[in-house]
Amino acid sequence: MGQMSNDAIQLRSVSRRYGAGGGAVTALDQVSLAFPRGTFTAVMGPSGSGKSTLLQCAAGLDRPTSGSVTVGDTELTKLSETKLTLLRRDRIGFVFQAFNLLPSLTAEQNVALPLRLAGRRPRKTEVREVLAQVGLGDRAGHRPTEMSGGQQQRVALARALITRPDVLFGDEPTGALDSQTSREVLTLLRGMVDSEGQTVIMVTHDPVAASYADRVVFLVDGRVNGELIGASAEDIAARMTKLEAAPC
Ligand SMILES: Nc1ncnc2c1ncn2[C@@H]1O[C@H](COP(=O)(O)OP(=O)(O)OP(=O)(O)O)[C@@H](O)[C@H]1O
Repeated sequence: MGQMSNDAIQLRSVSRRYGAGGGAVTALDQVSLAFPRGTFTAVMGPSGSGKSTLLQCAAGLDRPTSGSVTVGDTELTKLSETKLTLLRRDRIGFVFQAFNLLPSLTAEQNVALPLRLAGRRPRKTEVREVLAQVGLGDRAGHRPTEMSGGQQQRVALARALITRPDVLFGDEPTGALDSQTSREVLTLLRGMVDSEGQTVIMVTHDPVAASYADRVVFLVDGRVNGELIGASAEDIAARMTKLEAAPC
């Protein structure tokens, strides 16, 4: 067996504590998880269970208090701030509930931004290609205010994908969308996993959104509380109801 891992991301005993002394909060408590390449994982759990913290630590946006995070063969926890910034820029994509597009820029300019920030002059064809990939080939010249919520989120998705990241993270990427538009964005994500082998990790409160994933990981009080594979929205909703009703 070689050393090359089949996992896009690995968390080993990751803990993240905020504050110190009596007021300290343990947002993540010894979480160990692997995310195989080319799979779609949803992370769910009650409010305050550590979902966003997990995503931020896995994406190198936050540093664990202890434990290690590995992207491919690179251990994030050992990197300097500069190297971590470069790794995030080159190998990680992120989409949020708020689309965070720059209002004065067109779709095309928003999508090209990560390449410009990396000091590269984007080729028009590569920008058009990724816009076409999210179904917006005909909207390249539109500004965010000229687009629907779903279209704006697809621009944000294209912007996250332009660097061809190893892993695409979503923190409630469909949280601001109506159910029809959510479905379009989720179908797009599903398609990227199935046809491009993209690895996707998404935090969501929505059992329907989570049902698009291959696997749903449940967090409770900063710990992994089990998972479901290939589950229906009904099964996921039932599990969530049980978790939320559990005594603290
Ligand atoms: N910067 C911070 N400083 C102090 N405590 C924090 C900070 N960020 C998160 N926490 C605490 O860590 C715990 C986990 O927070 P986190 O945001 O990861 O949960 P979540 O599951 O994403 O919640 P939600 O579903 O409500 O967004 C919570 O108790 C939260 O109050």
